[in-house]
Amino acid sequence: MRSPAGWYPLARAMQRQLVAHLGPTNSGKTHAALTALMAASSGVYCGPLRLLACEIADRLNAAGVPCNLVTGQEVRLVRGARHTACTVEMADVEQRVEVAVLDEVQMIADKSRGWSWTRVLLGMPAQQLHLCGDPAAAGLLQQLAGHCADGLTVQRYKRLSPLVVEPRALEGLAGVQQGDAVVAFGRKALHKLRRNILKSSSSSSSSSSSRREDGGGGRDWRQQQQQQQQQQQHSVGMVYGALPPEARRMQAALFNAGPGAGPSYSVLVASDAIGMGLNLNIRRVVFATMHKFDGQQLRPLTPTEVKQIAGRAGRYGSDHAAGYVTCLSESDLPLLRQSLATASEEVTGACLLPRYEQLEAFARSMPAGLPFHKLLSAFADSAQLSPPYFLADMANMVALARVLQHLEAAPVALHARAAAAAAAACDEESGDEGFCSASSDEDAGSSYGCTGDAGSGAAAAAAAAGLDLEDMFTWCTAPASADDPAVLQALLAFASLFVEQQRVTPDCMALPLQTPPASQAEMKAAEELFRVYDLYLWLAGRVGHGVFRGRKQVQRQRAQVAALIDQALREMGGAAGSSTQQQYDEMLGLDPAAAAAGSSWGKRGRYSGQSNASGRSSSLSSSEDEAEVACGLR
Ligand SMILES: Nc1ncnc2c1ncn2[C@@H]1O[C@H](COP(=O)(O)OP(=O)(O)OP(=O)(O)O)[C@@H](O)[C@H]1O
Repeated sequence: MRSPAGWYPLARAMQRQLVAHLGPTNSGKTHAALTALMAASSGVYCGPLRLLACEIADRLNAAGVPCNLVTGQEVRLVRGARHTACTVEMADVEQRVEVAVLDEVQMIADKSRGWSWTRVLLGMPAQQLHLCGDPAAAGLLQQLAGHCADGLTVQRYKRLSPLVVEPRALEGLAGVQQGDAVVAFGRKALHKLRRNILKSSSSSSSSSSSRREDGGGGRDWRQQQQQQQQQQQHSVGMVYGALPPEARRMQAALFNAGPGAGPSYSVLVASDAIGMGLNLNIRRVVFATMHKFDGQQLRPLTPTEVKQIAGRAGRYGSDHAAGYVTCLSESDLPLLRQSLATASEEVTGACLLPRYEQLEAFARSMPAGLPFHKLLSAFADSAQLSPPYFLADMANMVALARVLQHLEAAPVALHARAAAAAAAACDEESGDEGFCSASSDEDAGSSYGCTGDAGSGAAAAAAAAGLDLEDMFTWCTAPASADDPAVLQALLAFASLFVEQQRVTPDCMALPLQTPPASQAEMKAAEELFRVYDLYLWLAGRVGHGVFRGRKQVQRQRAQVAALIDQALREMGGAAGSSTQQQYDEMLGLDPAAAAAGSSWGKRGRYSGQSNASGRSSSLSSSEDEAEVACGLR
């Protein structure tokens, strides 16, 4: 794990020019980097969230620069594109480009996902690599540029519009105004906040107190709610991390629409998920709390978090020339003022994750038959790194490895499946659906059954031995949080089918959602279902041998869940009108016209950019939800 700059010979053979764009939120740094990207003959944008990658791909395509989209769950190829917008884990460090942009570069120090930023920074073979982020990362970038023997230019930026701290707190939800984003943490707290804002803005309060939203409210509850909302001053949208990104985007669009004809929201209730990836027309950010539960304890927000969230008010180019920020409670104002006045803590570390080859070499030096979770722990204990590099937190990988332990191959077969995999290659050519949305027909001859539907002969041979070392590496880096029981259960079910030589099909998951969630419990279940679909699509892009079938059906079901969640939020929040399936299909690139075939990129209908230098899949956590947990935003 020493000298990681040397892991990337392609980049080391180049004399790269690094350009750091450093400044606060809303200072125009991404705009400057994107201007260089668009002017280049080829390029790649690497961002922390699918929402951001989608936004950049849309922006480039709209500007006449054909741009592919690559995320953990989807690949949209555009004919003739020489530009790609991707989530950072998916960046292809084997492909030379003229300009690359690495956004939110301070996330390099994130203990879960930061290794992906380190990989792109050290390994991207770009003539120019633009690094956008917090000025707190300046020293570290200087150091890393030195390790790569690249030149570094630093450009500093100031906020484009003023951010004003209001002299007083609201002291009650009655003070909420149009254009406010009210910030809190945790889905329960956010839904409660939405209800209370609606209640406080209602001109008829008499019937509201007896209304129940949870439990058996059903359609009746929704009708009552709609009736009451007609008399309300505010309509309230929602943005939080557990929502599907597509639903967040639609909620943001309704908030940005402002008053006028058609459905819209006057107020947004949001978690720190608004801190990245959405262009929002917020006039004022109101902190309902300055504390968040970080999985272990309730702690005050850090200055960096406060600045990232507050900075969303008064976005340059929006309806508001200045942004305002305040708190719900007067007692929180001192912490708000202090946080905004405090410089962000310096970013000093760059996260690293071992490559598959390194883990495999380590396994050979260990006693045979060591379970994968013990191997990971032993690796973490003995890995030697030199500052500023530090080893990624592999706790989630270890937890997943424990869950999958009983499916691990017998020790003797640990490395025996490479031959079977090679034999399966020709099978993949003909039978695998591939990962790219421009791929040809799917599911020809597939039965969608999840029992008794054996895969191909090669797949059978490959899976017969159980999960080998390479499989374990892939399955344990899947976007499944060990704290998410529904997703964990799905991971285990999929892996069991794989080992039993069965195909994994849409039938293996819960029935598709048909109607909008009508209670908090149903909403939570819908969010979970969306994450299970995400996991399925992630694995379908990495586990070969034709094991995962029905990918397009799952994409459709996933879009449907997002649409129904959005519809439920509209009804709850008082914005009439529902998103159509077509809107979602277009957004997800399922419209055949939107998914143009024929790019030379991914010739076999399979994108290979998710591989790290070792050629192995290496995404530690790519779900939006996890991403936000990982980067301390939720
Ligand atoms: N020179 C410019 N001309 C037109 N619009 C600009 C210019 N610079 C920035 N903007 C717009 O201002 C807004 C903020 O810019 P940008 O996203 O680049 O800021 P940022 O510093 O990267 O902030 P964040 O990290 O919050 O995204 C964007 O909507 C962007 O399009």
